[in-house]
Amino acid sequence: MSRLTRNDPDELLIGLVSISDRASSGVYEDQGIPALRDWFSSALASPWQMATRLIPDERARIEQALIELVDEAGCDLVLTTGGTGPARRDVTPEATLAVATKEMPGFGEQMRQISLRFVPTAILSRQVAVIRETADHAALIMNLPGQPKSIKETLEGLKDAEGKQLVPGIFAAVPYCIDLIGGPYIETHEAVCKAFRPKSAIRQK
Ligand SMILES: Nc1ncnc2c1ncn2[C@@H]1O[C@H](COP(=O)(O)OP(=O)(O)OP(=O)(O)O)[C@@H](O)[C@H]1O
Ligand SMILES: Nc1nc2c(c(=O)[nH]1)N[C@H]1C(S)=C(S)[C@@H](COP(=O)(O)O)O[C@H]1N2
Repeated sequence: MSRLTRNDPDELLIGLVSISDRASSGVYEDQGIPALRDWFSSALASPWQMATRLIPDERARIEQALIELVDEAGCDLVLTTGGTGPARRDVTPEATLAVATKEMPGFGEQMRQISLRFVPTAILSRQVAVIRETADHAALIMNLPGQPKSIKETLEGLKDAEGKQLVPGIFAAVPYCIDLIGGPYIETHEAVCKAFRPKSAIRQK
């Protein structure tokens, strides 16, 4: 695939990969990519564009999609959905670790903590996050569970009826992570997700 063109220095290039045997074979309609796209539309104040893939639970296909999105398309951030459980065909974490240059265990730990506030089966997700570094750039790759509602739950966290944040979502840490790996400066809509950066890293307007 060809390289995405960054139209603005702050534009975030996002790769979205939905991994599901049944959605990819047309048994049901994929809700993973639409849910991810909707969440980014609501959360990001910065410009962004995406490249997407819908593939079955096959390790080689997953690795190939991740490598293409990072190395060829030039994505800064890649999110997968599906294939993180214990079933025989769930191999997304293995494929993600196989293309990693660094592991980021905090994301997986925090995602399971958040998800436990929603479902007791959160511990069944083996989701991981990693950095893939190439000669000219780096990307953060994160696994989300396949259940479409888990996308908003893990990225955004848990809020009470008044909108007060009870558990921060993992996306709060993503903008600063992208800063640290040399990507664009991402800004979010605070009502959806308040990004945290150390004071010294906040860009002066
Ligand atoms: N891409 C998707 N689009 C819509 N719904 C999905 C998708 N992936 C998962 N789901 C829903 O979440 C449930 C749990 O997801 P899970 O990844 O365990 O599916 P699965 O049983 O492994 O099958 P498959 O790999 O074919 O999606 C599924 O039964 C389905 O209802
Ligand atoms: N936030 C959240 N996390 C969740 C879920 C969910 O509904 N919401 N489902 C769990 C279930 S039922 C499973 S089996 C694991 C793995 O799902 P996957 O194989 O679809 O990736 O994610 C878990 N994590």
